[in-house]
Amino acid sequence: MVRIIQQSHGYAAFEHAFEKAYQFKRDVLFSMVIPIDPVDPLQFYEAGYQMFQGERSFWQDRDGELALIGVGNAQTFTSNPLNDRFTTIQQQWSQFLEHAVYFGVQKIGTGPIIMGGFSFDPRQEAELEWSNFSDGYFQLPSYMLTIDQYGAAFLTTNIICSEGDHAKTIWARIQANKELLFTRLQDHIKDANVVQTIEVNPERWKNTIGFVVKRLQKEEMEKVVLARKIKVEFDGKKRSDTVLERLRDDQPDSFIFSLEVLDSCFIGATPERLVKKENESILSTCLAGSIQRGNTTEEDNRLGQLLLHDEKNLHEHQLVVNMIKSSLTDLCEVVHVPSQPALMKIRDIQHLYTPVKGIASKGISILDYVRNLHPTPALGGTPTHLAMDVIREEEGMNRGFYAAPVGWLDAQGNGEFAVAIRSGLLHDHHAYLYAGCGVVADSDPESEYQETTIKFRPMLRAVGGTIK
Ligand SMILES: C=C(O[C@@H]1C=C(C(=O)O)C=C[C@H]1O)C(=O)O
Repeated sequence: MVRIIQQSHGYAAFEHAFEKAYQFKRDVLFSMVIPIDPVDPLQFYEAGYQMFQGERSFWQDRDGELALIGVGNAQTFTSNPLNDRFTTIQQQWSQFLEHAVYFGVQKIGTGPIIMGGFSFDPRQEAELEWSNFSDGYFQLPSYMLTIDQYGAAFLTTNIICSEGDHAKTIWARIQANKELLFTRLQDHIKDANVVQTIEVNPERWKNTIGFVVKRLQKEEMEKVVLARKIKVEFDGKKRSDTVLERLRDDQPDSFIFSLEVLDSCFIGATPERLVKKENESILSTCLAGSIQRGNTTEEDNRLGQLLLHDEKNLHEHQLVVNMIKSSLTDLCEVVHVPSQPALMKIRDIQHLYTPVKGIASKGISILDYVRNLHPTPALGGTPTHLAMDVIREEEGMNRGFYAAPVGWLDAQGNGEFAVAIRSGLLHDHHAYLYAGCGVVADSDPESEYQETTIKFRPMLRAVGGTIK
């Protein structure tokens, strides 16, 4: 059972935040962190459904080092396509934190943290299903559960103190909500059923691959990543809770995430880290080049060896390594890249994988890395600007947040972003799932189609859809 937090804990600091709000005539953040008894992250997420539907977020890293679950929006941060969205979010966040008052435990992964992400391409034409999302969208949770690598749990409460508000009343409301939240930990979920699964224009997509391959053969560019979409229809609104549960059980080696915005939820289980920053240490990943898993250990090893020596895949992979190395070099004192890729094996597929490490230059935030890295040639192509034009012209859809950075950042510029592949959008009575693959001069449309079919599997299983 969760220990109920004492009502008086932190109240003096909270009053101090109010004094600052009056003194500076502006909103002041009060952020309080308290250790609590362990709670299952999904139970906490579900408990937030009744009170905070449309305002929840979930993050669990692939190393089991950190889970962050946010419920309720204390504040949202958005940016539009006209400005540099990474800088805009960073500036809004830094300004917002001025005069903030902190109380309780201080450690990475607790306290004021915003969770969210960016669209793949702000210049892509808008599509109705993504209308709730702006090109940069972050939430500061009212209540955030943190589970660290040892399984210890912490609850962060973020409250905005405004001039004119009454401290005692707000404090009482926050405490009451918190208690209500913890009494809902056993809430039961009723979920929608699948009506049908539709592959959106698969033949057109294969033709597009053939057409782009011809352009690649003329050496107009080296690589383009092209994605396609599957639409799953339900008899009601699909709950993100059940999708997360399935993803967590099936994909333990992936980043599991969700981001609710009003009645939409972007959700997925991606194996691909874009970048992690913990103080000065930087970690990024090159992930490109794919082959299916085998049915036996022998077959699986044989396929893995095939991939490790396949020229087409090694070339696709090397383009990603080159770009990530050069993007990080600009912002790091030192960068280390292994000379050869290894294999990353996940449930449905194996990839070529090169982890990249660095030491951050002084004064650089995780969002600076995100700006420099996105989109890597694992999701865009080479050269980037030409590949992005081809994606805009040929893909025939808006990727929204698919294949884009999703993650979290704290007040010190630490954080982690994954590349949101193996993902989908729950909106209205539908789920829109996305998968893509790197196309080079010797790509074959049918094999690329098969590769994307494999990449759809985790999300299809999680939402319950089926294709032939
Ligand atoms: C584009 C996707 O995956 C990316 C493309 C890969 C490839 O082309 O081999 C492998 C991993 C990812 O970087 C996706 O899963 O949708």
